[in-house]
Amino acid sequence: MRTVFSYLLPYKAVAIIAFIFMLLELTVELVQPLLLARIINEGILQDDLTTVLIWGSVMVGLSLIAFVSGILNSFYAGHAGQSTGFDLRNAMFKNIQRSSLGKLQPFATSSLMTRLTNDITQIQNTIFMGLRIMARAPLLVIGGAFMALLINVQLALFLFVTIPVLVLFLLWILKKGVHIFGLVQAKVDSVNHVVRENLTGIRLIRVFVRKAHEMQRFFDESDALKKRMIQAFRLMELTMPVLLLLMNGSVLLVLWFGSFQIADNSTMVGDVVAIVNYATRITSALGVFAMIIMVFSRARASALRIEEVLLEPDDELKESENKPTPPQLDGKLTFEHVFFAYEDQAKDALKDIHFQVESGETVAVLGETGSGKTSLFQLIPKLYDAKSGEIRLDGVSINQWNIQALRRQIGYVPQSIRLFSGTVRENIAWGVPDASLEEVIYAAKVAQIHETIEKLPNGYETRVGQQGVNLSGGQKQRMSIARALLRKPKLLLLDDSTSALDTKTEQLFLEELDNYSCTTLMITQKLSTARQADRILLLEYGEMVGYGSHDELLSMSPFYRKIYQSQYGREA
Ligand SMILES: Nc1ncnc2c1ncn2[C@@H]1O[C@H](COP(=O)(O)OP(=O)(O)OP(=O)(O)O)[C@@H](O)[C@H]1O
Repeated sequence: MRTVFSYLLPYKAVAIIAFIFMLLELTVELVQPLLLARIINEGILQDDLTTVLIWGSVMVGLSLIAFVSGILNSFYAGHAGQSTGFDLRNAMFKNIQRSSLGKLQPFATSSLMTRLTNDITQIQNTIFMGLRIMARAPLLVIGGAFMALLINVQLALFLFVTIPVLVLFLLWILKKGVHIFGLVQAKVDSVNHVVRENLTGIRLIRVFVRKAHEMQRFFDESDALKKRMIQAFRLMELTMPVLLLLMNGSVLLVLWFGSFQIADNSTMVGDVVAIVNYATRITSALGVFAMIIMVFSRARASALRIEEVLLEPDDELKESENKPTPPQLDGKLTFEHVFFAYEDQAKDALKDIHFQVESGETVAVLGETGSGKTSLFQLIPKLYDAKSGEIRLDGVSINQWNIQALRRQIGYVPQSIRLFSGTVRENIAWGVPDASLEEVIYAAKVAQIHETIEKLPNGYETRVGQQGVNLSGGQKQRMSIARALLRKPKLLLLDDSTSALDTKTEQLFLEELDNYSCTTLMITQKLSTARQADRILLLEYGEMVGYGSHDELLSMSPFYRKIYQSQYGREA
């Protein structure tokens, strides 16, 4: 909680101004019953119209002040809440961007999205409510009780007995509320998770005719959220009747004893009316508590969830910022007995990987699905860190360099292609925003996508992604390759990036790539592609089971021969 609310500190001055206006509004509210007593006792009961008019005008004047104070309080409270939320959201987003994939692994994407939006909104609302009514309610209770005491000690005692009971009851509600609202937020996550999966996989769902199943899944999650919300609201709904019951009981007692005191002239009607007035105001203030508790419980649950993501960036990443920038690399890559395991997995995804790629060479990485090909690629730009062993570029461990600078010299085309909303040109130049059109076109030509782009309605200025044209899987792949090539990488990593290209286009691309002076590692399932590489790296169950040219492997590796036979037939 503390970490989240420390983000309010820069807006201390705004919060204090909001608080002062709230105090002004509260003071007027506390003084009003006193004035009412005066109007009754000194004006109405004495038939003195002038006194009624004077104090009546004062009451109206004070009400106006309270009205203006209320508006100004809302204005400043809103400003403090929104600004704090804005800073929190930015900090969270920055931390997510700076965290290693390993650290983010425990969080589902949908959960991160809920935390960035819904949870932040809860905090914004809490700060607003806090400065608007949260502090006002307890102050009104204390102030109201104190003023009642000033008017008539004996009658005020009835309130003093009731208030502590009510406060204890509300604390119990608070404890339960924090727990239940924590569960509500977790359910919001689950619903978002299903929605996200369904929206991203909408085509698959239709093709596999899984609509009914997915609707049921959504219904179940949504129903579970509804039930949790109902449970939470039931708890809150319990508060008001209990409050009213106890407070009305004490008002009845005030009126009953008050009538005796009026009869024996030990008090005046106006005083009894004022105390009843304070009792009603205290009840409504305590009623506001119920709402506050709801907001606070949700905010507490949200704050905990936000704090989980306000992770300190990895020490290694932080350290890397002070490390030197690598010089222009030649692209010689060495893996020295590298072991790697995902954070939450006991089993190693890569075991004792040991090989070297000379600068400018092309190596094809071959292996069954799940054999660790992508994992191996992800270690090179340090998306994940090796458990042991060393990865070197030009003979220097990649850990020696500033990560950002190192990544700038690596071109990475991931397995799942992602285009961003924007034009074709912006998408290709995404990693080099100031690239000239000529450079973009050259990269597109090497990636064999230039002609396709030229045929688009606005050529390189055609919008893709949301509200733009749809591209085929192969076109997206080639755009993605062009994007990586534009950075003129010294090391190019292609994760199954030619899978959707037809043989002719793939061939043209590989020929163009030959003229490109960079070391290339390409994951491929096609032997026809792999055999054109200088060497082939064979992976099986995370282990390296072969490394050599096509001919070498054919004569030495039974595993390679098996793949060869399965793709080219027994005769071959
Ligand atoms: N983020 C992750 N967290 C935990 N385990 C993972 C993660 N990604 C992959 N794995 C596991 O690590 C192993 C290697 O996966 P990897 O993605 O590297 O295989 P791959 O050879 O690239 O497979 P494919 O050809 O299907 O893409 C698999 O057993 C996989 O289940």
